[in-house]
Amino acid sequence: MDITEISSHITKPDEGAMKRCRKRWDSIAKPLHSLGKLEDLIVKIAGITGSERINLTKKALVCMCADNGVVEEGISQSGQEVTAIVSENMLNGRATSSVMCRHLGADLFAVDVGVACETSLIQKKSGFGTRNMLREPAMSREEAVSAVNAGISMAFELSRKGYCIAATGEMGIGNTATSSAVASVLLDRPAEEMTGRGAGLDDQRLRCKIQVITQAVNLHQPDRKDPLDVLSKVGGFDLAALTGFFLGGAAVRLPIVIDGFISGTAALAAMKICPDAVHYMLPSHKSKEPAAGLLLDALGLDACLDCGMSLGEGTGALMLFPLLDTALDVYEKMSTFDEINVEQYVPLS
Ligand SMILES: Cc1cc2ncn([C@H]3O[C@H](COP(=O)(O)O)[C@@H](O)[C@H]3O)c2cc1C
Ligand SMILES: O=C(O)c1cccnc1
Repeated sequence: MDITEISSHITKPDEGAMKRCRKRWDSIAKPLHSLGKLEDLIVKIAGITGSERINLTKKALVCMCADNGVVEEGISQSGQEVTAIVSENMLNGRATSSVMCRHLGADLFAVDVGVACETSLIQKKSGFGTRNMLREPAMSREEAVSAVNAGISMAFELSRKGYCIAATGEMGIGNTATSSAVASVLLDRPAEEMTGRGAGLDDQRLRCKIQVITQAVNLHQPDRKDPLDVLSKVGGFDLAALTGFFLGGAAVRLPIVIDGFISGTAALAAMKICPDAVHYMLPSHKSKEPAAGLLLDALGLDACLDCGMSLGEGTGALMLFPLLDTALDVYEKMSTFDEINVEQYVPLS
C-alpha cells in the first residue's frame, strides 16, 4: 500500500463499538465521566479497533530518524552528528526514549528514514539527509513520497506483528525548524508564532532561526493545499515518514499516539491529506514549543498532559501509556452500579 491508495482505505471509526464502550463506562460505580479525557480516549480506541473489548498489551514506539540540511544555518544548538549518536543509543538502551520504553514494556522501533550517515537502525532511507531549504527545496517530491511510503509500511508492519497501540517519535537535529516551517504554511501563520527554542537556543539564535524559516517559506512558496509540496520543500524525511505512519495507522486501524510539536506537525499534514485519519490519532501532551496548542486546536484534539516537556523521541507520547493502562484496568475490573445495587438517577429527557 502506498500514498496513492491509502486514503481510500481509511474509513470512519466504529460508532457502535464507541457507544457500547461509553455504556460500559456509564455503568461503572463511580461518578459519571469522572475519568474525563481518559474515558474519552478508551472510547476512541474502541471506535478505532471496532470493539469495546480493549487490548493494549503489545505497545510500540516508532522513532523516525533523519537529518536536515538546514542545520548548516546554525538553527540548532547541536551539530548534525548528534542525530546518529542519539538514534544509535535508542538501540543500546541509552537514549531517553529507550529508557522509558524499557520501563513501560514497550518495544522501540528506531527507523533510519534519512540519517546523513550509515546506521544500524531499521533501514528505510529515502536519502542521506535533506538539502538546505534556505538554498533549495529540502527534497524532491519523489523523495517526500518515498519517505511517506516508508511510514505507511511501518504501520502495516506493526499491525502484522500484532501491536495494539503505537507512539510516534523522531530524532533529527533541526527538525523543530522544519516543523515550524511546515506548520506555519499549513496553518497560514507567521514563523514567529510557530517557532521555539527546540533543543535549546538563546535569543539571538532564535531570531536567526525565525529568519531562516521565513526566508525558506518565501523562497519556495509551498502550496498549503498540497501537504506533499509543503513537506518536500520545507519539511524533512522524518516528518514525511511520520505523516505516512499516521495515514498507515488509520488504514490498519491502529491507535497512534501523537507526541509533541514535531509529531503534531506530521499529524496535521496527515489530516490535510486525509481528514478521517485524525479519528485514529490520540493526543498525549502539550509540548513546550509555543505552537503546540495551535497545532492541537487545528487537529481538534485536547491533550491530557501538560508537563512542559520538549524532548521529542516520542517521550511525551510514551507518558500516555501508563495512564491508558490504568484507565483500562478501571474499565475492565470495577464493579457496576447494578452489581453493588445502587440505583442511578436517570433524567427523563
Ligand atoms: C542530545 C539530544 C537528544 C535529543 N533527543 C531528542 N532531541 C530533540 O531535539 C531535536 C530537535 O531540536 P532542534 O530542532 O533544536 O535541533 C530532535 O532531534 C528532537 O527529537 C534531542 C536533541 C539533543 C541535542
Ligand atoms: O515538542 C517536540 O516535539 C520537541 C520539542 C523540542 C525538541 N524536540 C521535540
